[in-house]
Amino acid sequence: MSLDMETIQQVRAEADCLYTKAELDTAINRLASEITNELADKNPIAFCVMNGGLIFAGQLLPQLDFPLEVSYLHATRYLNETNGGELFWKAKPEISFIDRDILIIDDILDEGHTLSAIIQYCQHAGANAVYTAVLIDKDHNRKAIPGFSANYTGLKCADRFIFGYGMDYKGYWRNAPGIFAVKGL
Ligand SMILES: O=P(O)(O)OC[C@H]1O[C@H](OP(=O)(O)OP(=O)(O)O)[C@H](O)[C@@H]1O
Ligand code: HPA
Repeated sequence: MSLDMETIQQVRAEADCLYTKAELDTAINRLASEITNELADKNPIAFCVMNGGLIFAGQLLPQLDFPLEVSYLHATRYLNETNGGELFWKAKPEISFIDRDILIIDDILDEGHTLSAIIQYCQHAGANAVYTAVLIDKDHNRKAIPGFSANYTGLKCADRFIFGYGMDYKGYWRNAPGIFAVKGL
């Protein structure tokens, strides 16, 4: 379905703001301290999970002032829709994981299929340890693994479809300067 720009503007205008930019900045600063405390001497590789992890990784990484390498991977299962399907790897990592500590950076832990598949991938590829950081963890009981959570979680949110700070509504509003819930979803 192609969306007209009027609808896209309307979704933004009618959305509920769940977190402001200031609240997100504070959460990211806290995560940066926690991650620095635990990983500063581990020479990790930080992976941004494209596309959603882009904004969070972009704000977090400059606050991790210790030796690390940066790379990316792209695994997707929502394909511009509001319900997830099969996980599709658009770009697998090319860097060696053998005996390395890995930090996975993503925008949201929703049902957790994406993050758990990425963790498994890293473990099978020989990582020494895999750490995960997400900006938002959605509160519901549909997690792929009951009780699954990231090592570092910025904020929790209600069980609604959200956009902003990397997360899209049908491909749009990843650039929205806060986290917003779509009206009616
Ligand atoms: O916990 P889950 O239910 O698996 O969902 C979380 C994943 O969904 C989104 O990615 P998406 O598939 O939309 O890909 P994109 O980032 O390229 O838009 C998001 O960026 C996470 O990676
Ligand atoms: N919004 C945007 N992308 C997502 C969501 C969401 O609520 N859940 C998983 N990917």
